[in-house]
Amino acid sequence: MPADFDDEIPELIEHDDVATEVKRVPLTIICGFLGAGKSTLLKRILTEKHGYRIAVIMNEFGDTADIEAKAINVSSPDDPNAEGSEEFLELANGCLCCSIKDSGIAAIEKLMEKKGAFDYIILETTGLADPGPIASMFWHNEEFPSGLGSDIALDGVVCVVDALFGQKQMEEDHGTGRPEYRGKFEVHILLLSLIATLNPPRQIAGSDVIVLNKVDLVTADQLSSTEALIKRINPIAPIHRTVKGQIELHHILDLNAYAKAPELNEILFNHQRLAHPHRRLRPPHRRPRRVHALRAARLDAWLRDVLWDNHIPEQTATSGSPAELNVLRCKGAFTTEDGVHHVLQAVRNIYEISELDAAQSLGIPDIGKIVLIGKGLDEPVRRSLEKVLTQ
Ligand SMILES: Nc1nc2c(ncn2[C@@H]2O[C@H](COP(=O)(O)OP(=O)(O)OP(=O)(O)O)[C@@H](O)[C@H]2O)c(=O)[nH]1
Repeated sequence: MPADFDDEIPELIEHDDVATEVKRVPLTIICGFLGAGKSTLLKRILTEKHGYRIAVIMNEFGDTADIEAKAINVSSPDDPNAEGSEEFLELANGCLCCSIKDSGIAAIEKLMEKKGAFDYIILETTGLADPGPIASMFWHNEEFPSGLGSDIALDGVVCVVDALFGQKQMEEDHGTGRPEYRGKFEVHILLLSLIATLNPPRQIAGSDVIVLNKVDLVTADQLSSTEALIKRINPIAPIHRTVKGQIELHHILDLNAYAKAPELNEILFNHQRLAHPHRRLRPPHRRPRRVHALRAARLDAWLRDVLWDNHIPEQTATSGSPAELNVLRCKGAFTTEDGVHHVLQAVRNIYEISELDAAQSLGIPDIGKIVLIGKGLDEPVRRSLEKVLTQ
């Protein structure tokens, strides 16, 4: 060290003011029709090696957060006791999956506080939601200071459309009824009875990218006519065809859609008016299943009556039910007599029942938890399903 070191006048070094430097964390909203494949797409993002630390926030309808966590099948061996409405699962690729009931900024801020900043945030809205208000909230609050050295900036809205049922969903009327939750014994059944169906055209209208999923289930003609319908509702969003959400991430992330044309999105969210002609379409194909355990077999038979023939076993197809029964979405978890846990997934009349590993079966009630969304879901339907699961 030179002898005159102490006498030297220190040079001023210019540097960025780290205290005021703010990291922008892009946020992508994934919306979509009921059962279109949002969770399947998220599961892909959560398990792929992409080098990003992504936080996926699932905001599920009603009381199904735990079912959703199972359906998305991201177990956390390090944290087997994770539970509650705020469930964090840290994954091997650095991503984090969590379910929170509140999709607002405060909830995400809390998440960042607990788990540190992320490179990217993906927010899955429920299949029932119109993404417009949520998107506007994040967009208009882009300058919202989190106090954690990072700001959340809306990057884009991605809508997952079901290639098989999307056209029908777009053509149906919309508007939701009151959810009715009843629990009895060890079975929890949530019936969400809709006056009509949902609001898919609005989701398409407000999106920056459309992921047309399940293209393996339709013909080329069906695909073209669904695409034509999507383009009539939203002529500017690119449409990507996928099977099981297989898509290059650059098509859906880092779009910077709001920086480019925010006024356009504002117009689409707030002012677009759409026509909803009523038309009945032929029911799509049925998928037979082989199920062995007794409770699963009973549920399987019940689902065939309800999903395929639109009546509960207590009513015959011709006796006529008091209300038109039409289940649009069903998911749940249940345990068979031999202690094996199962997950049920149904989208309209296509359903699957699959076994769960013991490691994935945290939090399933003794017998089960099933959610049905659709029309005509009344008390007799609930009793009928409860009988199937408890007898
Ligand atoms: N054949 C086929 N099935 C698919 C595809 N993508 C998803 N599925 C199945 O469709 C069902 C629903 O998929 P999810 O990913 O749970 O759908 P979701 O949009 O998250 O459902 P909600 O959250 O209830 O609206 C599951 O049984 C999936 O395995 C696909 O591309 N092809």
